[in-house]
Amino acid sequence: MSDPIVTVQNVYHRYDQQTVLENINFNIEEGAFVGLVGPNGSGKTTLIKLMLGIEKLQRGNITAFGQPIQKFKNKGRISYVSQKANSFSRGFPATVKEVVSMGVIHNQRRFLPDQKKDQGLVKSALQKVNMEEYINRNIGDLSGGQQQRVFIARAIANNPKLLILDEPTVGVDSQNVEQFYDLLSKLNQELGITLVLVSHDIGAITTYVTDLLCLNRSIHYHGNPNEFESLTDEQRSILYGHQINTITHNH
Ligand SMILES: Nc1ncnc2c1ncn2[C@@H]1O[C@H](COP(=O)(O)OP(=O)(O)OP(=O)(O)O)[C@@H](O)[C@H]1O
Repeated sequence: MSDPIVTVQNVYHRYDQQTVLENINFNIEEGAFVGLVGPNGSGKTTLIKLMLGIEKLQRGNITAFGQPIQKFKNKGRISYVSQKANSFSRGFPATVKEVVSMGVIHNQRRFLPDQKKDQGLVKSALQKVNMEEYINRNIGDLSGGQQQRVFIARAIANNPKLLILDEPTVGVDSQNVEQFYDLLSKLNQELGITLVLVSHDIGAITTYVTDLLCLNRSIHYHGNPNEFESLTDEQRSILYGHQINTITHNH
């Protein structure tokens, strides 16, 4: 087995007097689809910011692709779609093509973009998220779900190895959420992109992810989502760190 893409060891984190992460330990293996779940304020965003090197590590160790996160040179290997990325208002003056191009130039940190190559990368990324026909449309004229697909295209334009998505279904209507998760499964299984999906919605993601991480300041559960599903609501609440009630879907 190859080395994990990310390792997190004994990580603690505080803001002012508040400890928000405590004794965090886990690895992310290549090809995994990790669901990171926990209630509001449980430390999910802080943890991924530490993994991205955006937030300064205070205590513990994190490596990405074998390098300490403090020294890690990303070179487009890790990509991130932040919370509320899909909130452009109607009339926002940028086309889908321009939005996806920003990802290409930004990640490669080039001074002189190679326009032909960039166009190829933009088109290919839009094809992967089934949005190529919208390439010349204004981003603000698309629905929340369509905008989110464009942001994923921007994030995968440079073929990252690891894609981290923070609450990507906020603003996506419920009819399109399932399709959206199917798209993420396709990116994971067909393109081999390792995924970390941050979500509140434990019920919705357990059928898609290969690893479940339940966080509430510390990690309460890390393992197979099927085993988590088979626990009682009470056991699951303890591991999730929050009240859980099973909802049965009758379709
Ligand atoms: N820059 C900051 N300065 C001070 N406190 C912060 C900062 N960022 C986050 N916090 C606090 O740290 C705790 C964890 O926040 P974080 O955003 O990591 O949680 P989360 O699980 O992502 O929450 P949500 O699901 O609501 O987005 C919260 O109590 C939050 O108010």
